[in-house]
Amino acid sequence: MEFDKGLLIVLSGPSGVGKGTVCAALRNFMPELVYSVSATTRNKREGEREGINYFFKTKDEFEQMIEQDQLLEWAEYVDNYYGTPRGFVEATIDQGKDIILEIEVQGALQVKQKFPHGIFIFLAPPDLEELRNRIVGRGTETEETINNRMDVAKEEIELMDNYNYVVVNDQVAHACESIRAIVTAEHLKKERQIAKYRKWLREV
Ligand SMILES: Nc1ncnc2c1ncn2[C@@H]1O[C@H](COP(=O)(O)OP(=O)(O)OP(=O)(O)O)[C@@H](O)[C@H]1O
Ligand SMILES: Nc1nc2c(ncn2[C@@H]2O[C@H](COP(=O)(O)O)[C@@H](O)[C@H]2O)c(=O)[nH]1
Repeated sequence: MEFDKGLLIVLSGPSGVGKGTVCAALRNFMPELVYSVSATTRNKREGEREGINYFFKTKDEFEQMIEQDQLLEWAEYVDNYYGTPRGFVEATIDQGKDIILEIEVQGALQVKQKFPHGIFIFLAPPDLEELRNRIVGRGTETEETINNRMDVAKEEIELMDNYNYVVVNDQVAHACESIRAIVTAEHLKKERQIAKYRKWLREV
């Protein structure tokens, strides 16, 4: 654990569970957090903006980012690439600020290899029927993509044990409160460790 660094928080979970919705609500609820913006090769959805929702890349541009080691993690998800720009994350935590990454499960597991002291939160749906209803209700996917995303979701839920915390997204406000409680508890834990270490230094 590096005492003067910020916390790296990963919010992950299946497509449609509400990661984006919860993250958007957290921006008001926890304005002190820095939000990582991912790169992707998928097409821009209506209303999405470059550099705000994603950095939209061609496949060639994305592959160049991989080759140049510019990504902390990346994954191919339902026929598109998604990845977290490394420099921004590292600079933010080096400045002592907490950063949150909203990413899918393969990417979260890669981050865990590199940052084992990160805080990994799995956002879970109340049940699979509600998950499907949410993806369908969002109206952004074709029937085929919905089925693909549901198949991936079932595999992702199996990997829940790799996370430090599971938050059920029954209501967005509840999920935000739980995430704030987790971050507060992690800060207290870190402060206690620092105090214990300083006490030990004085005594040796
Ligand atoms: N707690 C909730 N109760 C009911 N509906 C919700 C809740 N959270 C999110 N939703 C709805 O579920 C749909 C999917 O949410 P969202 O796009 O945030 O999911 P996501 O996990 O970010 O998906 P993806 O991984 O595909 O980007 C949206 O229509 C959103 O309004
Ligand atoms: N591994 C990563 N996954 C990411 C990243 N940014 C977003 N995502 C996840 O991809 C899916 C699909 O997103 P959508 O915007 O097309 O619906 C979803 O689970 C996101 O959380 C990333 O940088 N790395």
